[in-house]
Amino acid sequence: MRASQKDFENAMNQVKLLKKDPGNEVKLKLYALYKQATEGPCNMPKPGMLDFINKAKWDAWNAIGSLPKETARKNYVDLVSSLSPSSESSGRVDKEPGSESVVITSEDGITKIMLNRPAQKNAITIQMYQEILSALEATSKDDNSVITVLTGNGDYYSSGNDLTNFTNLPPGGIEEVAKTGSILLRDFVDCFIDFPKPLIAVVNGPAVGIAVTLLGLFDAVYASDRATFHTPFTQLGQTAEGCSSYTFPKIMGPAKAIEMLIFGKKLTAHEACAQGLVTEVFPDSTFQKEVWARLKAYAKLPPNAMRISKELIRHNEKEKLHAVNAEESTALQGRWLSEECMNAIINFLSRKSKL
Ligand SMILES: CCCCC/C=C/C(=O)SCCNC(=O)CCNC(=O)[C@H](O)C(C)(C)COP(=O)(O)OP(=O)(O)OC[C@H]1O[C@@H](n2cnc3c(N)ncnc32)[C@H](O)[C@@H]1OP(=O)(O)O
Repeated sequence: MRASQKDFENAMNQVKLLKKDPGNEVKLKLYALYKQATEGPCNMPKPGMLDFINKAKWDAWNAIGSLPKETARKNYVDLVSSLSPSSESSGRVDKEPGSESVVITSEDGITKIMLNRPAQKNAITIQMYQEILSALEATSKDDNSVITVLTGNGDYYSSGNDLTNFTNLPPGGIEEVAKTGSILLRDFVDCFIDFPKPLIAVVNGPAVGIAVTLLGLFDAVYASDRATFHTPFTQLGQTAEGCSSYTFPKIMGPAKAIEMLIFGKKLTAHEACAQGLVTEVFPDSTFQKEVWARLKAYAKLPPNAMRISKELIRHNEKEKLHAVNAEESTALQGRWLSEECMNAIINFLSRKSKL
């Protein structure tokens, strides 16, 4: 059946009423179909490499080729109707629990920092880095907090850095984004290096990028057998961070570290445990129950003894780790300006590639 001009206009109004963000992929499809329906095949000059958002839009429109205006109009109406408020309320679209992207709770001497963007696989935004950093600083000074846990809500632990972090260009352009990103990364990782109390990762599902590399700075890593560990830095035109260029070879030996950090080999939870990156793996069905029971028991141990032992174990390495962090952050600043990295981010945003 054809879609009339009236149907098309109604659909355009319905888009504005959507309660839930339909996500970048759908928004690009809507944009492309709208342009095709109103203007026909893509007739704009291709935007430059650094113009991420317009380039992704151009790619989406151009990909439609010579689809007739009529068909584009119908496809637009059908797509909007599949996203309409009635389908949202019928339960077809999952609603995210909570609205905060980082949820911090304290109970029984345990401070829990939970990444809470399950629909985005807990990808870490700039604001989330800042919130985690502030939470670590606060809990390090809180006498009631004995151990600190980082975990994720939903099926992922974290898909790492949010790849849209670098797409909103300020007046200083991509150079400014790379510079501020590098400073943020350095401050963020420094905070993990200096954290004085037991720091535990409860890895509830797959982990990617910085969510994996930081594990080398934790005191214990408990993983569900559903978790995987993936550092696809080369595929992203990027380089290792989180001190992993030092901690990973130390933990698992250079040969295994290189497979992960240079070639992007993804490890299962059991493989990561065998390599020494993970402390213990639990069946997913009993993961939360077993891990939290254990953490509650650990949080009853004498806090000062634990803190002093951690200092004894870690202090010889601190200076080295800070130097490594500084080097890695500088290297990444350069990488973020490279064509290899920009292409990888554009490909992800236009969904030509997935890990
Ligand atoms: C300033 C400090 C910088 C520190 C440097 C850190 C570097 C890193 O961490 S590098 C690693 C970066 N991460 C990635 O490259 C992962 C990219 N994501 C994926 O490849 C996939 O999304 C997946 C394998 C993690 C999951 O695939 P799938 O199960 O098929 O789910 P979707 O792809 O449909 O994802 C759902 C939804 O979430 C969005 N999303 C997931 N991960 C990210 C991310 N890292 N950045 C931005 N957005 C992400 C994804 O786009 C989907 O969104 P919608 O399309 O809007 O629904």
